[in-house]
Amino acid sequence: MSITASINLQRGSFQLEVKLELPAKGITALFGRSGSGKTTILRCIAGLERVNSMSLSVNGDVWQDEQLFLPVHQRALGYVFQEASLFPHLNVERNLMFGYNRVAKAQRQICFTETVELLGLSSLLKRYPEQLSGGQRQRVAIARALLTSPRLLLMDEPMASLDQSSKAEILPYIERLHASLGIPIIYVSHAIDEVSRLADYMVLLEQGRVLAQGPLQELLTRTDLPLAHSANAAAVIKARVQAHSDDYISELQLADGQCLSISQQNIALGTEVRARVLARDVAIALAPPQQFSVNNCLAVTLLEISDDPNPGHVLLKLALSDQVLLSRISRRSLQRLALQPGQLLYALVKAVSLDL
Ligand SMILES: Nc1ncnc2c1ncn2[C@@H]1O[C@H](COP(=O)(O)OP(=O)(O)OP(=O)(O)O)[C@@H](O)[C@H]1O
Repeated sequence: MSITASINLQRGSFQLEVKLELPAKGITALFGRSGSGKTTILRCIAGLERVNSMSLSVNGDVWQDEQLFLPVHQRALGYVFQEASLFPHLNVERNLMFGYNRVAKAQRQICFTETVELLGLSSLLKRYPEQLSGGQRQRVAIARALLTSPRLLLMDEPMASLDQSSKAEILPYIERLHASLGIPIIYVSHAIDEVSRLADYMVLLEQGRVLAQGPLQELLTRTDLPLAHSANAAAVIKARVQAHSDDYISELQLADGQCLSISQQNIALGTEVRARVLARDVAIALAPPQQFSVNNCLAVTLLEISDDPNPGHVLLKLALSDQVLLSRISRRSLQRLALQPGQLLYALVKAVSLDL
């Protein structure tokens, strides 16, 4: 099952021409610079734009094609905007009930109490929007959208108007939607750290065109795309929390049995997590170094060496079992170590430089 869309639209001098084939589960990020067309795509999917040439089907159901145009209210979707647009005269509970009551009982697929718990709203139900922080308001907006039992949830930079601490507060709730709900989410963002943390799949947009679409980990590390060559280029490594040690280090287990040590995290053992590893934080050795402060020394295979925008730097693509790591090193080191694709190497990563 998938979500497929083909959109052709002209607005002033801006032309949007995209074909999307998205998985009907998990979080898909629409990622691109300001003005690349992300919001316009969401609006088209929601039926808010009249487009001359567009088709859209969600899990095999046609919502739009040459003959058919389902109006917004007939598209089973939830929409969360940058700013939560809650009714100021209704308390949280009644704001939520507003979404919930819009759906006939027989069609409700989402339980009120579970949604309230999922988004941590139990203690806020009697409060009015003006008594909530920005992050809390957004959690209410997300819950309200979910309570309409959508088949698709659209989120347009839901954290853009939040400060750093509110972002940190709301992120785990959005992450949880993943595991707890079967509803696919299309998530617009231009923040790569946010996308790396949340998305499973990514559409890379540039000036109204799709530059690439595919699984997040693959697109982040494709050396023919700009992400891998940006200053903050990073790979996402999936691992499971295996142990918390007394010396404030948490051990993450990778699929091949190797371990990644990171600064201690307050996460339950067994949880699957993502570590974001910046290319510039990964050093290379031909053999495991001795008497060295770096905690992580991972056995990897060199897949590819490519030029980087800085002529003094090169980018190495490394296989870490079935995942990929990036390392940015100096051209001088590349020559000094005489690195060649296929070589077995050791990737050195400081525990303190790893982010979850
Ligand atoms: N009605 C319109 N008339 C003319 N131009 C438009 C119209 N609507 C959108 N555009 C243009 O389309 C382009 C894409 O806009 P859109 O809001 O989709 O981009 P975006 O990637 O979501 O950007 P941002 O990250 O800044 O929200 C922009 O250049 C915008 O100015």
